[in-house]
Amino acid sequence: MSSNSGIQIPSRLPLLCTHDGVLLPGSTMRISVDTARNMQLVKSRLLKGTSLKSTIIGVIPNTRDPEHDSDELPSLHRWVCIVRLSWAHYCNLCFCLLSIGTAGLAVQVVGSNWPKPHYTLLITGLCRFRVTQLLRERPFPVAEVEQLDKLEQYTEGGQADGELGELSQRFYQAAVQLVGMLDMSVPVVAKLRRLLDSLPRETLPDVLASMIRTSNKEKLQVLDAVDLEERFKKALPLLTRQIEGLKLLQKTRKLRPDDDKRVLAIRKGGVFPGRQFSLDEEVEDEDGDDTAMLEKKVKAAAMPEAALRVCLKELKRLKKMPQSMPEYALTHNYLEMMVELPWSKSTTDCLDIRAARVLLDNDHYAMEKLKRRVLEYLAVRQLKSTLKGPILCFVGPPGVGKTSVGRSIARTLGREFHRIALGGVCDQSDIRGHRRTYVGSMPGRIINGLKTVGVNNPVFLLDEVDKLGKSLQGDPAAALLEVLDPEQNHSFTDHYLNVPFDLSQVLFIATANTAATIPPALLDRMEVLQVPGYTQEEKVEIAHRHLIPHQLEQHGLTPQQLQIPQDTTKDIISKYTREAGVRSLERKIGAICRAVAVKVAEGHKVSRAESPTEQHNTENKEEDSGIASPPEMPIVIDHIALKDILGPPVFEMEVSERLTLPGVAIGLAWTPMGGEIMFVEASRMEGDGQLTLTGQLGDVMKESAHLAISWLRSNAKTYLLANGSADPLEGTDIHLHFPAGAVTKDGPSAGVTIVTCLASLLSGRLVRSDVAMTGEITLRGLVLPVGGIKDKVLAAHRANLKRVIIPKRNEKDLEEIPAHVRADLDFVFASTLDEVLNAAFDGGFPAAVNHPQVVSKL
Ligand SMILES: Nc1ncnc2c1ncn2[C@@H]1O[C@H](COP(=O)(O)OP(=O)(O)OP(=O)(O)O)[C@@H](O)[C@H]1O
Repeated sequence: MSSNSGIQIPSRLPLLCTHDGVLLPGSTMRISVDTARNMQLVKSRLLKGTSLKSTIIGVIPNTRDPEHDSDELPSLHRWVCIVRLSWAHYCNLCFCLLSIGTAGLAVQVVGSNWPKPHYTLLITGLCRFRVTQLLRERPFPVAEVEQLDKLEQYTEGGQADGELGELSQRFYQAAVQLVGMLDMSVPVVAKLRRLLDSLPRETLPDVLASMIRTSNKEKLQVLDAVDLEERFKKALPLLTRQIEGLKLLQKTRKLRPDDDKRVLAIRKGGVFPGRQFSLDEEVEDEDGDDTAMLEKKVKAAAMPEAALRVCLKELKRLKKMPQSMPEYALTHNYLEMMVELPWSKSTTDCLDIRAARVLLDNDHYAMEKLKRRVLEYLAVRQLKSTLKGPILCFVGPPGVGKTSVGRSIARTLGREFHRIALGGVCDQSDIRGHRRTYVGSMPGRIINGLKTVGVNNPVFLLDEVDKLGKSLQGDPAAALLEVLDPEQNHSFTDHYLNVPFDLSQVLFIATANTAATIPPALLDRMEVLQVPGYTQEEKVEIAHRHLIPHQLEQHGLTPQQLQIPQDTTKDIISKYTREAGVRSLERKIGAICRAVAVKVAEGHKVSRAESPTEQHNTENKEEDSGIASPPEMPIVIDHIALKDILGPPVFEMEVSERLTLPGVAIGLAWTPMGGEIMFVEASRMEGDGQLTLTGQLGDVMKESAHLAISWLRSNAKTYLLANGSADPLEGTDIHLHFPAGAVTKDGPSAGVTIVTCLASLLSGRLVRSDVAMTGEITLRGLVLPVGGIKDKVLAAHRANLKRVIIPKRNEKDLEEIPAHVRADLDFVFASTLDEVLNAAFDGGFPAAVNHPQVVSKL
């Protein structure tokens, strides 16, 4: 400890009594401080002190060895306990306190309040000391101490001679041997070796005793050994014990590879006597076979030049690698992937437009516009096979057949079909793959899809592109840009493959529920085809042409067993489903099929029981068990049977019921699920002109409400809404509510509905119960056009409403609506709010000028 030789510890030291172990000079230890006295010591001495001296404290170990617990205290300590009464008193306080301690330098103090207030000290031991007198006990003990390690005496005289010299030499050699047994490749061990040479010999017992596996009792003995020779004697057996332990450990470790070798030897010579068999050779052979096979596959894969070069390079590396190397498996998997990809394998298109039309018509009822566009697309492909055509994107509510049209397109072309669900994908490596440097890396969904279908010209359906997410792992939509750009996708590079793959032959079709959430750059690369919801008549046709036959087949039934008349289908559509598509309808038909399947199966059982051999028992059995006779076939589902199977109707047409009070109007809303009717309710109460809005409204909708109120206030006199006063809101609060409060609503198209609803409330007149409306309003009372007219009109038709008020500039949108729906509805095209109000109330909503003026005559 030549470095410490100059250190003179203060004669008075604060004492830290610790249970954490034994601090030896030359070692560093972490001590947890949580007792009141020790905490006080840390606070007032370590945290407040500013000099180096204030960071030196006396550490007194108060530790018992849990394994070799003994009450026996070191003699020195006992002696001090007897001689110094006040110290003995403190000993009682602190359990079995030792009088010899280590002066230590507090290098670090860390405080924490969890789980209880405590400090953690990092202390480096400097030298031994002995307590000569306890000066005070509170708030923390301070003692007069005597420094015991006079290290200069050893170092000054150079190499110690005699027994001490010999002992220190033996100790040093043992220490070198111990370090030599450790794995020198570990940097810490190499550092330790250097440290051992640089440390003065006399410090070795303390340093090594704190490093090797020793009990606290043994460490205490080393600490108590004030005499250096005695210290060497105490520490040397501990070191030797450690060396022996390590030797034993190494021996047991060596045993296993020996065993392996022995097994090998037996197998080589004994098991296959007739043949000079070498296991190593066999492994090499297998290895060689494997790589040779791979090489053959690589050459047969007909991949482009760049990919082939990469594969051959990887193959070369693979041949040199031992199989046990983790990289072997990685490279092997990579090569397997490369050879499995359809670099030049494709199917031949068998496109016949007439057949395609028939097939599309057979698979899907209605959807005329979509089918027409798809046929155009296919026709152009037939004429120009290298068409770098637009990517079609079908946008519409769920269950309207977007995915199934995609599947039909693949069938008409005679191509493989693969669906990639993009909903919730928020990591761009999902599309582009992970780089091979990552553990568990794999290619993205595009390349994986190609591997699955095994050809390079499939139809890929990118389902739910509007539900792509974004996260810290990058934007998957950005990765899709390259995939979907016909100018770029001939050299699409997946991170895993790291070589370009030509995607130009792949036919991409995307689907989405709304175009609003598709990233603009992605939307720009696609041709959006709207797929609107179905009318009730269309649904009935779809049910009878496709859904019912499909469900019958799924449930093992035949039309001779189950019949669902058109009226029942209409009931299912109007009373048990409320959707733009046909998915719920299909589920309900499935439920009916299940119920009938039970009946049919029961009938089978009964008729089998009625076989001639058992006939005599049947009657009794039937009476006993109460089994009904087999139902008459076919089972026809009428209204009563429908109620039995599906329960009471889920949706009742409550339109007229809800319009029995003034202050209610029906609006038309567009959602990604299709069009819907929406009731707007208003009520008034005494107050000071406040407007309350509820129903989770967005900012635009709230503004529409304020616009509506402002227009009504400014036109109150014209429409006689003010009830004599100047302002209809005077002394009145108004509450506007949009039911289905859990659903967020936004957009300007409810403007006309809010005006109508408030006009009804303020005038006390009922709005016509068969009228629905949509349109944006301005402060001047104009009605502006809105979107989603087709879905909204279909929703009004579904709800059996008769009149629909829409903005005049939306008149052109009616072309898209089926003729029979148009015929059922009375359309009012409004360009001002005056026209809206006149159409919404029975007998119109006349302005004041039309009313007879009362002229007072005096
Ligand atoms: N016009 C139609 N003719 C025949 N069957 C149809 C028609 N439209 C939808 N279907 C049937 O409805 C079911 C649902 O269709 P599909 O899965 O294609 O809906 P989707 O529009 O893709 O819905 P999502 O947006 O939820 O993916 C399918 O079984 C499909 O066959």
